Amino acid sequence: MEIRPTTDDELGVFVDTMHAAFGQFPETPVEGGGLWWSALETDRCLLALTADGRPVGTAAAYSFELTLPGQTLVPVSGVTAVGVLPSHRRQGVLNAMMRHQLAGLRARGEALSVLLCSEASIYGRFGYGPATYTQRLTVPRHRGSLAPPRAREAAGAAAPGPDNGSVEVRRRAECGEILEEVYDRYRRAQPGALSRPHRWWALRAGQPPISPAPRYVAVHRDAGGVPDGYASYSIESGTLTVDETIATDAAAFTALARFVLGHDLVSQVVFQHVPPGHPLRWQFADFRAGEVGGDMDWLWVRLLDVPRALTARGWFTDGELVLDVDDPFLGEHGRYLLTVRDSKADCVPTDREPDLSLDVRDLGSVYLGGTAPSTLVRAGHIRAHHPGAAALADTLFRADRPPHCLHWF
Ligand SMILES: CC(=O)SCCNC(=O)CCNC(=O)[C@H](O)C(C)(C)COP(=O)(O)OP(=O)(O)OC[C@H]1O[C@@H](n2cnc3c(N)ncnc32)[C@H](O)[C@@H]1OP(=O)(O)O
Repeated sequence: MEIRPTTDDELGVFVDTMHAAFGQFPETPVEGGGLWWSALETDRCLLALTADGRPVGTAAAYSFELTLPGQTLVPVSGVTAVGVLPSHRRQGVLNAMMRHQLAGLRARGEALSVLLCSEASIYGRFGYGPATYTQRLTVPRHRGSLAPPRAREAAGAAAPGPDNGSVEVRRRAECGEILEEVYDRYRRAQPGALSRPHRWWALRAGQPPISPAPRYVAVHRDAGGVPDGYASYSIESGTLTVDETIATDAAAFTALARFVLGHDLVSQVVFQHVPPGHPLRWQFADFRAGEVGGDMDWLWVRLLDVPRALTARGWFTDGELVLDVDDPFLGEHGRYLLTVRDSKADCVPTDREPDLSLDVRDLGSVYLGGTAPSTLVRAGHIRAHHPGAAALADTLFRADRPPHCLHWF
């Protein structure tokens, strides 16, 4: 078995092999782009070939930036297009590709890699853990009115007034630059969010609102006329489905939610990709107006360099924690003293007694602050060595805001 990068001439072979592994046929190119795989970076596509040169497996990576708690941006590889021909499965091809790929990602100097799973049972063994989550909120329009905010700016003062901005409806095809610019501002402040490189927008690769699939877009502008949010949506059989609501602040999100919930000739509104715990549920006058569905994992995280990954993110509570980390797939083990002072972390090897012992996949799950370490202690995956260890870890790993990712790749 040989595993090697795809050459420019072989991109068609890569695409065909990957589609065969997924049991699909490549789409026919259309004018205006829109092929989901067209943003693949050829030199980051791996082919697995048999001894006689037949391609049987594929794995690729995109070059993204990930926003960490504390709004630090780090380069990450977004692993994608992983597939093995049905005729060659369960013979270790994926195992060999993952080993090859992880070594390559480390050689690039990256401290983390990320992916979205087709099946949640595949990637834990390779050190990836679910780190962000997503939900769908379905709201019958007649129950979707928002309550006036109760907070007052100062004692006795009136509650904040109505939105001073404006909403304009555009067609997706007319406002690509606005979407790209607003998305970029949003993702830089949102832990767990990934960059969408310009190439994705230009090629219209991926899912709406990037792809040329017909969509209306409600663009929100602030009082000064500057776009600060958008909701990309379609209406079918009385259901208005919002692919994504992107807002650079809470006021813009609320204004966009109010706009779609007030749309005529619509019986219900479906908000895709709402992070668990989003304030929208609290804004409904009727707390039960939103029915939660489609609750699932989204971004999976793998640490490639534990000290560098831990020191890269922001921290919000001072403290010390000794982590004993096992990486069974790479056959590695390390014990680290994590010290947080004044929002900065230091992470060095230690032989002190550990507070927590954990697998690198579980460190991936807690890393962005979207999964409490104590949950994995109670699940029996993380071992807490003394009674206060889980609570201490919960406090330390908490993020400035819940991580969320809605980029599909
Ligand atoms: C990020 C992404 O691209 S997600 C997309 C993943 N791809 C797909 O879902 C496409 C369809 N499936 C496939 O192409 C293949 O079945 C793959 C890629 C999932 C697995 O490839 P294989 O070459 O069969 O895997 P390989 O033989 O190396 O198995 C490695 C280990 O994973 C396990 N494994 C493989 N596939 C699965 C699965 N679908 N569910 C659970 N375990 C699995 C194997 O049992 C094996 O476990 P072990 O190490 O304990 O023995």
